[in-house]
Amino acid sequence: MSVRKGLTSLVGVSLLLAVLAHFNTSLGVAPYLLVLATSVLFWVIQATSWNILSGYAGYFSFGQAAYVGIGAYAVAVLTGRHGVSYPVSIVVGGLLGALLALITGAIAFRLGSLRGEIFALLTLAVPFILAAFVRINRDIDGGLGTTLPLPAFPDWIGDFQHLIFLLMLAAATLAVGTALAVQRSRLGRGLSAIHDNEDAAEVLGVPTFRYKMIAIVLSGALGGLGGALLAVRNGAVQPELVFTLTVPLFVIVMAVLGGRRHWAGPVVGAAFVTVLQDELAAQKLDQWGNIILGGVLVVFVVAAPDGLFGRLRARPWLTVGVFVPVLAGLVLSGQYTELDALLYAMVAAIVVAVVVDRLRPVAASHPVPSRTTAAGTPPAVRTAPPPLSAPQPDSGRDLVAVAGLIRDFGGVRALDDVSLSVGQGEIVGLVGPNGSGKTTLVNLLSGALPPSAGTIAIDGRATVGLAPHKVAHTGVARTYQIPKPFASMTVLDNVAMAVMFGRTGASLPAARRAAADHLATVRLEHLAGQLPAALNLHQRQLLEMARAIAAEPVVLLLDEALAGLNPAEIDDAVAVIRRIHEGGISIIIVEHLLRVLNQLATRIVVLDRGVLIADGEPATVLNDPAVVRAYLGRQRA
Ligand SMILES: Nc1ncnc2c1ncn2[C@@H]1O[C@H](COP(=O)(O)OP(=O)(O)OP(=O)(O)O)[C@@H](O)[C@H]1O
Repeated sequence: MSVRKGLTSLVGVSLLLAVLAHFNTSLGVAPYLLVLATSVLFWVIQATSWNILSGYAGYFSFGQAAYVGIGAYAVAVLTGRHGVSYPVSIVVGGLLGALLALITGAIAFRLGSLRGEIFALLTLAVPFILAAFVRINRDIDGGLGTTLPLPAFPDWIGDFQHLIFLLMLAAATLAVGTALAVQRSRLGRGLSAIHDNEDAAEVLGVPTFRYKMIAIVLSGALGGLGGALLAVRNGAVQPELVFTLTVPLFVIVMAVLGGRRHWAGPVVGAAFVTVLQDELAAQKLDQWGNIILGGVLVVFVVAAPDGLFGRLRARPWLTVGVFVPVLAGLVLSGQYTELDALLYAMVAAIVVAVVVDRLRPVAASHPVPSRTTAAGTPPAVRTAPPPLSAPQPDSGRDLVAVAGLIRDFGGVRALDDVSLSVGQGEIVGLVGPNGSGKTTLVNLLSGALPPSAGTIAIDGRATVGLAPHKVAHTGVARTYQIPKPFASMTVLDNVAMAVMFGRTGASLPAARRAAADHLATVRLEHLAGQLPAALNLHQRQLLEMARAIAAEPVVLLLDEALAGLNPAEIDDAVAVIRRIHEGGISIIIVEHLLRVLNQLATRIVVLDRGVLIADGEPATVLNDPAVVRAYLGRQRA
């Protein structure tokens, strides 16, 4: 479904809900269900807001309470204490959430490049600091929290409960619509790549910093907006009620339970957890209620670790076919409240979907390009493009020009005054003993690390100081010694990502078509629909190469792409490297196997303890006494 169709359907559903809510009394719907629905919508906003950064990009945040709190306090202070109109203070609440997220993101992503648990801890600190700030500065809320006046609203809305329902519904529609649009956009694909492997995403051309900043700001704005509406709903604000840890804990549970990689996951999770919690509260089970809540969540998370939504979506008719009859049956029996019936119908649909999925898993339906046969089946006739005549080295044009390169790590000088150039059509073998600086040089050339001194130019453009994704756009691509595929994407989409974010850029459908050709070049087309986990090491290395050439580089850096392969696989990989070279790409290959370099390289460069000690024809270099002493001697020993 296109983004436009998705948004249209979403708005349609929201309008239907608005109409149903408006006529709830005439339809015989109990008023408390409107209150419950308003709660569900609040949590939909929060879980969806959290998911845009934390679910899509994998940056787990505990900072949701900060957005809720700042949004709520904006309304409490502006409207409650200074008489500013509600519409203005609600908008300010959203903007302050965005501003707070911007500051948090700038600190976490720019200054520290914080990831994982350190990022989570940073975000955990923010609501604590804000809550303490409010308590210390008693002028903000008068010291005891602030109450809010009842908002004025047109008569046709009905009562306050209908007003707040409509406001929450509008904000939830905005939040879910944003999450839907992000997920299906270029931004969403980039966030997904960041989730799977941020370093690989950046060197393929994804502007990771910018994308994370956009995601966190959207998250903050929506969280702040929801917090502002919470203040309107509650009519009062206190630090311990809005800056509470309950908010992030609930949104995490909701998003994880529902599923983090799809916009609908947090919606499903928020609806289920809120209804379950309300039912348990209604049963007055006291602490047992929490134990049951926790137990049910554990069971479902273990049964469907990638989220309930995926299971429900795999069999939509089964889900609806269980939910609707159970709900109708229980309501019509007259023995259950609507809340009981709703909860039991939800549980029944989920249990059936999960159990059926465990008994008969649906085969993963990954897109397969038109030129391949079914996923996993090697084509009878291989369709690799015919080899071109090998490009001849052209010493007149430097694709890589490195001068005076130095890189220090603390006290270790990994590269010491290295100067090197690579011309068009060359395959340069980069050799040297362990720790001689080969990978460091690859990291510097690809922009993954900045040099301590010296200059680098790729295809005539200076790259020192550029972000790695900009370096990629100058025409350099790399592979990793240990492959770094995007685990959640098919083999085809791994390669399509490189086309989308590469030098020329493309839409996803066009990128998938181009990716199929690149897979054919490395002869992986029969695995296009598989996930990387299904590939062996050799195939993963080939996938790395396909992804690298999909970025349309002028120079390809292969970092020990043959490590760990058996002799037959090495021969196969050598043939692929030749084919890539014949396609017009110059290559720098880091390799310990001299027999391979003898076959492939037009030139060999030797590093020893960070110093370039030889550079020339393979036969000459490999017989150079200094090289034999530094490298070959040690290898033979
Ligand atoms: N990120 C880092 N932090 C600290 N020291 C580093 C870092 N990366 C490399 N080094 C050091 O720089 C030197 C060169 O390492 P590098 O990995 O570039 O060598 P290499 O030739 O690729 O080795 P190998 O063949 O074992 O992969 C080593 O002394 C290494 O310990």
